[in-house]
Amino acid sequence: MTESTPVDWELARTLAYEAGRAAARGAETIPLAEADGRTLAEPLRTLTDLPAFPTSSIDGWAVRGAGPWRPVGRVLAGGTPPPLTADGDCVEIATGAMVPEHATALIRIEDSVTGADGRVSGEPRTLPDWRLPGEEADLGEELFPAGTAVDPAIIGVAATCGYETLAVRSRPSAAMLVFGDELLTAGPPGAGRVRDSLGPQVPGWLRRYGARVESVTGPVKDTLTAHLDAIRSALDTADLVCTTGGTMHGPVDHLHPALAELGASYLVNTVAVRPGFPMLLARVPGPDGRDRFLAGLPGNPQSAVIALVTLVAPLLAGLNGRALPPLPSVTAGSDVAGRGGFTHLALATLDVAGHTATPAGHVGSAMLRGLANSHGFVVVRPGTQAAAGDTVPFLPLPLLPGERP
Ligand SMILES: Nc1nc2c(c(=O)[nH]1)N[C@H]1C(S)=C(S)[C@@H](COP(=O)(O)OP(=O)(O)OC[C@H]3O[C@@H](n4cnc5c(N)ncnc54)[C@H](O)[C@@H]3O)O[C@H]1N2
Ligand code: MOO
Repeated sequence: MTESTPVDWELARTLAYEAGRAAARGAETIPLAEADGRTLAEPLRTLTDLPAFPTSSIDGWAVRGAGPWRPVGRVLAGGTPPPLTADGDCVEIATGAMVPEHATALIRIEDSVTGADGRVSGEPRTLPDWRLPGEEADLGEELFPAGTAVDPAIIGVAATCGYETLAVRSRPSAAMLVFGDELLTAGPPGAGRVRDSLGPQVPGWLRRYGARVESVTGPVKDTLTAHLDAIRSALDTADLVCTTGGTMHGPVDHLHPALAELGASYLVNTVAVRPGFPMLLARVPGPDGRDRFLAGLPGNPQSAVIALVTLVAPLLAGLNGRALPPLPSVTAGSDVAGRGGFTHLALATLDVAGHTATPAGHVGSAMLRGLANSHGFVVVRPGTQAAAGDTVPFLPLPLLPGERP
């Protein structure tokens, strides 16, 4: 039996993050449109000034010198216009067109009058109606550093710059193993058996934390041999193996003996947090000699999710070459008890403004109802408790817009 001192919750997060950072995945180059959710492996720099040429922001006239002006042509978006050669000349110009060399002003169509002689009169606006090269960015400027999470707007900026592909971090691959002979994969619970609620749930959280989920296997039989076989085969493909259940030392808890057999070394073996305390993170040598990670999530379903947010989220942030986001501060909407020498992660809902966290109901470690109604966890550090009105750290769940409105 493996006895261990629970690691402080904040330290456990830091250890998981640093281990991930040290093993960060390499870069790959992928088409721009596929880069949403990935992480920049290199800084995103402009390839030209932005805009790359003086650009009309109106439909109207590009004029040279004093008016009235004689129209000598038309400039549409998409080409390089000839210069305006003489004072008193103008060209009709479209929004987005390159402003011809020697133009001295742009006049909006609605601010102009065309006389019987065909000449154009009008006044330019006080603020110039064209965009100058470099107004948005200079050639070679770093717009986003390596480590930036790529979202649709960043893809748009990269396209504006002229990129067709982006160098991003390879996604860490994950495999999931569900342990527990008592688990059903179909039908209602009863007669001593419960539905597996983690096999269907954990992959979604893993994807939101930036992993590529390769496989979900289980329930794996409650024997040491079955555990070893399942872990070995998961290590073939996965950078990270997540197991659920069997983290304690009951008669059919085989995870620790399996880890010993596989030559694993613990990065974190139990965490001083409630719920979720028996969670673990280990390094396990893969078949090719390269180390993999194994996260042992406790079997109680809410505890398993707490292990994800505590150990797996920071590990994946590190493997993806991202920063570990700082925890926002919120106001406790009511008292939240401490848990003695342990950190208490208390499920809570946020108000619309995201300022006040109100503890949720149905938060037993075997329950998921509270989790499914919460935005995240109020963090109550060891030896403390939170009173209504106190400022407390908040660990958000990775929810998408529209979830838990
Ligand atoms: N003597 C002690 N027993 C326990 C302690 C303790 O300190 N001393 N701690 C409890 C805590 S805290 C937790 S958390 C659990 C962790 O146990 P394991 O990780 O070994 O998990 P199991 O024993 O396999 O299962 C625990 C519980 O969770 C249910 N379960 C497991 N997997 C699933 C799943 N995929 N979907 C739904 N439910 C699942 C399982 O049926 C058990 O009810 O240990 C306590 N015991
Ligand atoms: O810590 Mo257990 O993880 O309370 O359910």
